[in-house]
Amino acid sequence: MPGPGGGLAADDPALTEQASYLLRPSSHMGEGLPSPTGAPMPSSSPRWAWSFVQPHRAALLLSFGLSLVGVAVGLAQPWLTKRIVDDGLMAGDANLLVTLAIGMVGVGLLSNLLSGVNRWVYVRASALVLFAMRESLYGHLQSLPPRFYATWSAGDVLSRLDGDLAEVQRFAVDAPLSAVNAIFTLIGAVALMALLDPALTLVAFVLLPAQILFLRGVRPWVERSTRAVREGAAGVSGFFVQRLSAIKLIQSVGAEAQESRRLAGLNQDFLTSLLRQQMMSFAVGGVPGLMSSASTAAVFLWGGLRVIEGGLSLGALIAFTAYLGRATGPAQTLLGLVTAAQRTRVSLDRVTELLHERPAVLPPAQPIEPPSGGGALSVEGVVFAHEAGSPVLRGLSLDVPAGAKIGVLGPSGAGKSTLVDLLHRHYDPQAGRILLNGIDLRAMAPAALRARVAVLGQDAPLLPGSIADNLRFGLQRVDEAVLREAVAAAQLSDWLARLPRGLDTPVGAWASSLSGGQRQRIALARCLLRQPDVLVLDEPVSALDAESAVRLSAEIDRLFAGRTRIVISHRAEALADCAAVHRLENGVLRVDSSDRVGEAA
Ligand SMILES: Nc1ncnc2c1ncn2[C@@H]1O[C@H](COP(=O)(O)OP(=O)(O)OP(=O)(O)O)[C@@H](O)[C@H]1O
Repeated sequence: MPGPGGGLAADDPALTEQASYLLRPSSHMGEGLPSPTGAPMPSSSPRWAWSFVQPHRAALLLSFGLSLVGVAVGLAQPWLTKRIVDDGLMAGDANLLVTLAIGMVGVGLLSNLLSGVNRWVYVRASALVLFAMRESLYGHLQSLPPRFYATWSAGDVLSRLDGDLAEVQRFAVDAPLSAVNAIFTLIGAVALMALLDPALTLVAFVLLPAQILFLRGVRPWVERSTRAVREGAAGVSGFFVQRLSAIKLIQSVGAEAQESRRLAGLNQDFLTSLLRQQMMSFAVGGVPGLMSSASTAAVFLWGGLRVIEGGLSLGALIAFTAYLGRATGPAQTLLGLVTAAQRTRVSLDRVTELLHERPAVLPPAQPIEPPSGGGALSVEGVVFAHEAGSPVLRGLSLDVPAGAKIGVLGPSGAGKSTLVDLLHRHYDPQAGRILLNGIDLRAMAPAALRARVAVLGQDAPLLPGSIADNLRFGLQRVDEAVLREAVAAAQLSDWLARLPRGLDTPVGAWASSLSGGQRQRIALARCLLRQPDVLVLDEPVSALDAESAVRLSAEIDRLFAGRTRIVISHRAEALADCAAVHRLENGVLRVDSSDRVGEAA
């Protein structure tokens, strides 16, 4: 194990490898896409999508095989009709009529059975593909730094994670199957039509090129109107995500009516684009329908004349028109797939933009387990800029012996939260290094580091679930006795005793039913359960009244006595009992002599 100061050096090959990864421009980041298996990443977004379909190839091939059998069975039905009319009815063969009628029922039953099995196989494989894509994207989102969450809107991320991903999955799973299915049905139907009457087949398809040209011509309009509907839907869901999390602000500034009007405006825009898209689909769908009717009429006219002349049997004409009906659908499916591909491209681009967001830190290839016990921290010449050219920290150094309590004082915007993010390895320093017990933080797995260094911040985030769930959050197993001990230490016992469901009391989605003090105490108990070596206190009592703040600070000191504590504040009074206070100014720390602490506010 490296001794003090002997952790991973900045020129260590493992770090150089990480640094070069992190410095690569995001536009070249194909191979950085998260893969479902953790294997080497595919270099393009269609390949990324395909990599989730591949593990389900067998199920999808089975579904494909069942579809083909379904197509064959479906195509057999008009042929049976022909035989019923020509060989049964017209020939007056009652026995054959009965046999063929029974055959028709059998074919119908088989077709239903196959499509039931097919639906189960297909829905399961399709859902598993979607879940794997979502899990991979969510895993990627969890690796992104605070900077990402500060710049992206939650509604936008949600609409990409939900609607766009589903669109990509639908196409990736559906398109190959639908295309092959349509091609086989089309080829089968046309071949059987040609077998029945080649000349009539030419009559039937004389209008097909016109249909293809029409659908190609209107495609850009269809795509534009579909995109407008998707963006409109994303706008409305984004509105709800943003507004519901800021409902208190809306109420406190009396903006309810204004917000309702804003929603009505968004709804109106959405309705306009929805109506436009629906009318467009209706018109686009109607024209080929008219052309199909014209083709069918031509077939009846021409074929009917041939039946009257005796050149074609009535059964053959009936079977022919049934095949014509079956060929029209697949032809339109194939044309529709081209439009769907373009719609999917839009969604895939939106998902890829999320995938191209880079994690700010990478776990080392061979992480060093941080030794437990003792929490000596050493910050050595750390430089960090959120934006190139304007560093927030400019060579900051700090030594905190194990078990010491030190304060960091600095005005708003000085870089205190940035320092906390570096201590928790949400970012890595751009120069310099931070050592815990002599080991560079970059040599440790972030999760292992965060188990040793806990942060108690200004806001105490809680998740929906019970109070106990929130206390145990992120920990594998916590004994009931240990949980109750932490609750008692954080002085939550009296309050919990008054709640009818105690620790099982559900915390509302935004935990607004809890006071700031109760939330902070829950967060404190959560820290206690983790037993960290270092506790970083980033203004944890700033939301409390003076008396509660003093009480909670005293409790923290009692509970974490002997552990390393770094108290961060812009108020000098909050740091009065620290062994040393460092003032953060112009991106560096200077020791603030204890007699100046009182003036700092
Ligand atoms: N994601 C970011 N992108 C760009 N600049 C950022 C980002 N986060 C913080 N900054 C900037 O870095 C500087 C330091 O911010 P930081 O939040 O660390 O200050 P602070 O001392 O914690 O302030 P406060 O006491 O108000 O929380 C500020 O100028 C801030 O605008």
